[in-house]
Amino acid sequence: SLPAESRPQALNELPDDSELLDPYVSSLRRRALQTRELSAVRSFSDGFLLKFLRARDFDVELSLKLLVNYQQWRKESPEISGCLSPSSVLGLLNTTYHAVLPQRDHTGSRVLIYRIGQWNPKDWSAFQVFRVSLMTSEIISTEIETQRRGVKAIFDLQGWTLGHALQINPSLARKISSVLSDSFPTKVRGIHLVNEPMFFRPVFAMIRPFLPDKIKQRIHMHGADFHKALSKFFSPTILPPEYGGEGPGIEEACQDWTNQLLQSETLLQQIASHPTADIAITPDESYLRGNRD
Ligand SMILES: Cc1c(C)c2c(c(C)c1O)CC[C@@](C)(CCC[C@H](C)CCC[C@H](C)CCCC(C)C)O2
Repeated sequence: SLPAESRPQALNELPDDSELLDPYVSSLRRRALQTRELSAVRSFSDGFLLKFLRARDFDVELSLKLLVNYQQWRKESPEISGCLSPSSVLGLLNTTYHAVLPQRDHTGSRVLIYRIGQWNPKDWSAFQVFRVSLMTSEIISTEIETQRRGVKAIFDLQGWTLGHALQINPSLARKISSVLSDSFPTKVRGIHLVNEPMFFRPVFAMIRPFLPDKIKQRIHMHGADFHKALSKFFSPTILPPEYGGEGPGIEEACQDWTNQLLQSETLLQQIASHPTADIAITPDESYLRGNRD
């Protein structure tokens, strides 16, 4: 195999069908099929294994660990991962709670926005809210460019109330820290909290202890005066005006992503029932194709 130093960057740039990747895919498949925790799985598609290899820069052992954790997390979180149906949370999506911005940032990362204030905790449980993030993550993690460059998330905590805080118990906090660290095949490149009130601190204090230093260092709290701070991390050309940019408005971005989610209903159903299989793209989901090849 290649020397470790030349491995990460070089291999991550190659397309899925490059034969230089074959030995890594075969080796991860062999290791996965030998692993007791994965014994219920009979086959793994190349595309599925490549997600885990790219997320761990082609270190086979680390990729295997991530794969085992991913399966384990899904098994332990049926309330979140069992029903990956966008129409089951359509009312929440229609509040313009969430968007994936149409443009990547200057490093190629996907940029996600969550507006917590749009979530009414009387109407939607934290599990349903979590499901939105999981569905988006499953969709964008099929994009090779996202596998390479990861994601950055902006959480707007304007309107965070005690009602929200009460939904986040220690068990859910653990699930949040797990997906951020080593249970989902996406590189988390940055988390930006804006408008966080003082009483968000106790909730963050439940999540933080379980995060590795690498992720802790990527979490930034910007408070109410966030425009200038955000502009140090993101080009104004991609951000919505509500976040100090010149891109499309947040409501439009939310509506567009809601439509993408709805069009991905079959893809998500496939992932929920056969996560390790190859993903067949239906004509509706052809927008993914440009990003995947
Ligand atoms: C793969 C992946 C998933 C699945 C994911 C996120 C990211 C960056 C991912 O890469 C971020 C959001 C999260 C963890 C779902 C959170 C759902 C809860 C119910 C939202 C409540 C509000 C949080 C208390 C706000 C702060 C959270 C940050 C410290 C992450 O889901």
